Amino acid sequence: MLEAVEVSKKYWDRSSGRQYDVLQSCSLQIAAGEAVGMMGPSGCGKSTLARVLLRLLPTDSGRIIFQTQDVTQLSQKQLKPFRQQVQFISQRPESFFDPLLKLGASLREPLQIFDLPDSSEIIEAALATVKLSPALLDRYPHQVSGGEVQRLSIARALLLKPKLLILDEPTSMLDISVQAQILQLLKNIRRQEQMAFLFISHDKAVINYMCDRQLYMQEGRIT
Ligand SMILES: Nc1ncnc2c1ncn2[C@@H]1O[C@H](COP(=O)(O)OP(=O)(O)OP(=O)(O)O)[C@@H](O)[C@H]1O
Repeated sequence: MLEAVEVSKKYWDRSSGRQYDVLQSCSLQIAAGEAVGMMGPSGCGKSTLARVLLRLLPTDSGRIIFQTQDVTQLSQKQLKPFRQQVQFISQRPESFFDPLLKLGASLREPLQIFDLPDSSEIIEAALATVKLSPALLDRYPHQVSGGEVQRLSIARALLLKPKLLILDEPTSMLDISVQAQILQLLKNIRRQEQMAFLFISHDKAVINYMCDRQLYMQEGRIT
């Protein structure tokens, strides 16, 4: 379903004025419906790899293949089907929501962008999946809790019927009891929707609970 072939990336180090390797020949494969965990120490490049796989950051070399199509160099217009089918759940879900828009309007936005059916029933069904009340639709992002905003970002992703979720430490900002609820929710959704996951976490117990297999990253390499 998603394959990275020898993906490499450098960042500029402003203090030394030099480039340094953040991803070095990273290759991985995620099959349809499979949950793959990605672990590794802080700063080893996991979030960068997630953003490169999502085509949010360009690669320096290597290829990203989604469902047999090479998406590495596709234009934003050509990427539209990919943008619908591969969704991102971040450790900072509030960044998905415009602080000036009510949450209902923010949830509708992607449906309009992707020309998908948009109705109150569809939005309320997505909210029910993540166990949230429709009353939240009338609020602004600062008027909900951290756990609720993460549930809303999951609902936002689910509305697009993705085939793959890339989750970057999705519960690291939440307290333990809310973490457990969100993990359980994600596990149930994955089973129901038969989605694939790339699940990034530094927590081995979380990866063991959520994933079929795990990869390890160290200093920009998948080992
Ligand atoms: N835009 C950027 N420009 C330059 N360096 C960056 C940039 N983003 C991240 N880095 C650096 O690249 C390295 C990898 O960062 P990245 O966020 O991918 O690691 P990570 O494994 O996800 O870390 P964590 O587990 O702490 O989130 C780090 O040294 C980080 O400081």
